[in-house]
Amino acid sequence: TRSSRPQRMLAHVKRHAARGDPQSVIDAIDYFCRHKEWAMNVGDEKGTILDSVVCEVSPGAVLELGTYCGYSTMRIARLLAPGARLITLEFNPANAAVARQVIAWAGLEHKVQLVEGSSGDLIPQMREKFGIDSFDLVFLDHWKDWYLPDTRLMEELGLLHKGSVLLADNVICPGAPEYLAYVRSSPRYDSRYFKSHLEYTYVEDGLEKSVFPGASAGSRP
Ligand SMILES: O=C(NC/C=C/[C@H]1O[C@@H](Sc2ccncc2)[C@H](O)[C@@H]1O)c1cc([N+](=O)[O-])cc(O)c1O
Ligand SMILES: [Mg+2]
Repeated sequence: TRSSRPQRMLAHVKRHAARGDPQSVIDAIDYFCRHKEWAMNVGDEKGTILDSVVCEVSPGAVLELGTYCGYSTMRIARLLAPGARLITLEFNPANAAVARQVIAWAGLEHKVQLVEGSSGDLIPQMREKFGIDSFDLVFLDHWKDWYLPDTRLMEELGLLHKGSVLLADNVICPGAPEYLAYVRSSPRYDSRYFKSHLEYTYVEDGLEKSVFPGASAGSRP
């Protein structure tokens, strides 16, 4: 049967990127998406904003919702300090299979734990299964209408601490209006929009960075 776009992307990486060189894998994917086939990676422009937030937070524990082909997984993992960990959740086994190979080609598999399944099922297992107490940074890039319910779930499970940062892709295109309204209106978050463009296009999109000031915030009368 015909190959999938993620499989063609992986083939391009294996042909053009150097093993163990994350930047060359990132560049190869950006080239493929800009000049051959568009795909929904966060991309190079928004990727630079993602990089700057990762460096600012210098997280010990990161959660990524929506691995897809592992592009943003690599962007985050390549910047992590020794011992820091990134857990990334992917629902689609075919996407997960491609992402594992992309991450391995970049030589970043020792920093990344890719877990197959849905965020709704896996987030409640973070403590018992992965020994995670809370996340310093969460990158939301999965189904857009899941951003809000998953954020509420992380709040309720105490997986966010004072200063935890949520970074959400696509808050303009395709859009996550309920999530945006929540983080921008809730006294629980200090939220800021980083205006950019939809990956590999001139369409507006951006990332929303929301800092969780602590469970007590917003509950005061
Ligand atoms: O739809 C978009 N992203 C949804 C991403 C979904 C990815 O995450 C899981 S879903 C899942 C993973 C984990 N847990 C539950 C569900 C899917 O298998 C896919 O790998 C999107 C669309 C556009 N666009 O322009 O149309 C641009 C973007 O940047 C996007 O991110
Ligand atoms: Mg996205």
